[in-house]
Amino acid sequence: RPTHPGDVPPSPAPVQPDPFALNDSSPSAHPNGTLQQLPAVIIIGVRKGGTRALIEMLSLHSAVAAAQNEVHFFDWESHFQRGLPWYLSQMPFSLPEQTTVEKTPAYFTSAKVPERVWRMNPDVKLLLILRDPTERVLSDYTQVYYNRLQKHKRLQPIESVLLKDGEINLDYRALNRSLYHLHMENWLRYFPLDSIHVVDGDQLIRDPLPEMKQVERFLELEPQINASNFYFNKTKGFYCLRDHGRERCLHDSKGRAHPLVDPSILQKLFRYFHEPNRKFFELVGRTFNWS
Ligand SMILES: Nc1ncnc2c1ncn2[C@@H]1O[C@H](COP(=O)(O)OS(=O)(=O)O)[C@@H](OP(=O)(O)O)[C@H]1O
Repeated sequence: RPTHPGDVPPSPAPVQPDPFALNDSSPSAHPNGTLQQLPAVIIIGVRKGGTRALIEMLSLHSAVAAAQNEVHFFDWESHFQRGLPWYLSQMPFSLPEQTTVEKTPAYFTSAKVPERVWRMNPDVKLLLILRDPTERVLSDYTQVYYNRLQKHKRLQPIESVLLKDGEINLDYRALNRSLYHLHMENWLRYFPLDSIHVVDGDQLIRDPLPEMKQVERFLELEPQINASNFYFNKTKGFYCLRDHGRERCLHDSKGRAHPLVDPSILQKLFRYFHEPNRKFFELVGRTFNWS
């Protein structure tokens, strides 16, 4: 209670808005019959696993509407606090019978994300694309290398980030992102294994069609994606997409050459990942052709 005439009464503690509340200001349907829908399918990662290739290939299917950009709703606090109406507003306009998909590769390795996704929709279908963990580290390094180059920052040779006193540098963040079993355990606390389909990212590079047929089956989509949707581009060294006769490859930042690494360092990396890989195979009940 104010004791002096000029005193302002204490204001009640601010009520934290519930990020999961959907309000009436949510985007309404478009006059042409399309609407924005929350994703029923999320590509959760892994960073540098082939998430862009996967979402582009999935978009070849007429029943799929994909968000163009990485939304970072569940992992970035500033986005998450805007709540589900904001998340919904980031989604593409789609037909009611279409399935909306978004990809944010950082979700897989962010500890708070599984619970948040589960609270949005415990029945959401999750796609996780993984590749050989050592190759993923080199791809991660390459990405950071080019980012630093662009920003005129000091470039770090690969050996200097991978090694400390001649041994694997356990402080190097990219290594942790390749410890798939640790992150998978977090997801399996909230989702049953049959809600998470693991796409083999190395196979998707070598031969995308069989991987995409498996994805179609997992998502219970009518089989549509076929051999004519892909052609190998010798210049790029990767498969590119053919969509209604229109041909396109992924951006130049996808499919970059990785640095040459001394074989003795590679051996150390293979050894480092051996046990984590085994644990991951046990968790998902299948093996992958990782070195
Ligand atoms: N068809 C096709 N074309 C080009 N690139 C392809 C393709 N299929 C998979 N890949 C691999 O995708 C890797 C990039 O992965 P992401 O898209 O998940 O990267 S990111 O986390 O979103 O930055 C990228 O990694 P790098 O080779 O290190 O560039 C590619 O190896």
